[in-house]
Amino acid sequence: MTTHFTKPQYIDISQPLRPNIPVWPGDTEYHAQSKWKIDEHCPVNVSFFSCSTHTGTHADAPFHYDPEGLAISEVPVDIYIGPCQVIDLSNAVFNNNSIDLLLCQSLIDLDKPSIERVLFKTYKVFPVETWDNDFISLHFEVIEWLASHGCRLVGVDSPSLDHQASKTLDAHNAIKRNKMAILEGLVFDNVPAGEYQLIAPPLKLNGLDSSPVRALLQPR
Ligand SMILES: Nc1ccccc1C(=O)C[C@H](N)C(=O)O
Ligand SMILES: [Zn+2]
Ligand SMILES: [Zn+2]
Repeated sequence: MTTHFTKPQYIDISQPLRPNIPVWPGDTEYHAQSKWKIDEHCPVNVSFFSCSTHTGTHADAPFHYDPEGLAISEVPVDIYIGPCQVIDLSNAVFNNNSIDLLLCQSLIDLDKPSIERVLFKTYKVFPVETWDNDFISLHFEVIEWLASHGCRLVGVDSPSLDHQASKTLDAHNAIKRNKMAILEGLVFDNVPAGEYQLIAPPLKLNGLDSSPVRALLQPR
């Protein structure tokens, strides 16, 4: 019998949520436990879990950086689904640990619908088991430039757009000014640069500042 290994239709660019997943220093650790277990009296397994809204691969809501901002349940979901470009900077030499315009301008195709969603790959291999205090940030000049060319969403494999010690959140504030959306904690191992269909809707978490997402890419 011949088995046909069909090429996977979707590429999973999400971190698995699990105990001991690295989280932002001082933030809530992921926790899960069983509530009911299958046995002679109970037909089902049911668990519950708790975690920071910014655990793993997630979508920040405007409410995260703006007290008047929309909660994640209020952000139009269409922004997280549609054509995107993956920009591979895993071999780049960064100035100040930041993705600046000089570094990425020539790699981004402005004239395609995929300009609407731009995702940046900075790791050759994603640090699945360890927290990287020196993750690469996204310079706000890139966000302003992308917004001026019709970009509506930026995504990174770092845990934040701004560097870990930032207090001014220049990148998040550029997102706020341009009413854009954010994905953080994406995983691009073995994902080549190029155009894809992005599917990464957040959970409809009323009133909250972020949501984990199951982010997928569909090769075009
Ligand atoms: N969990 C946190 C706790 C405190 C401060 C920031 C965070 C973050 O996770 C950063 C967030 N992903 C951000 O991009 O703003
Ligand atoms: Zn976040
Ligand atoms: Zn963020």
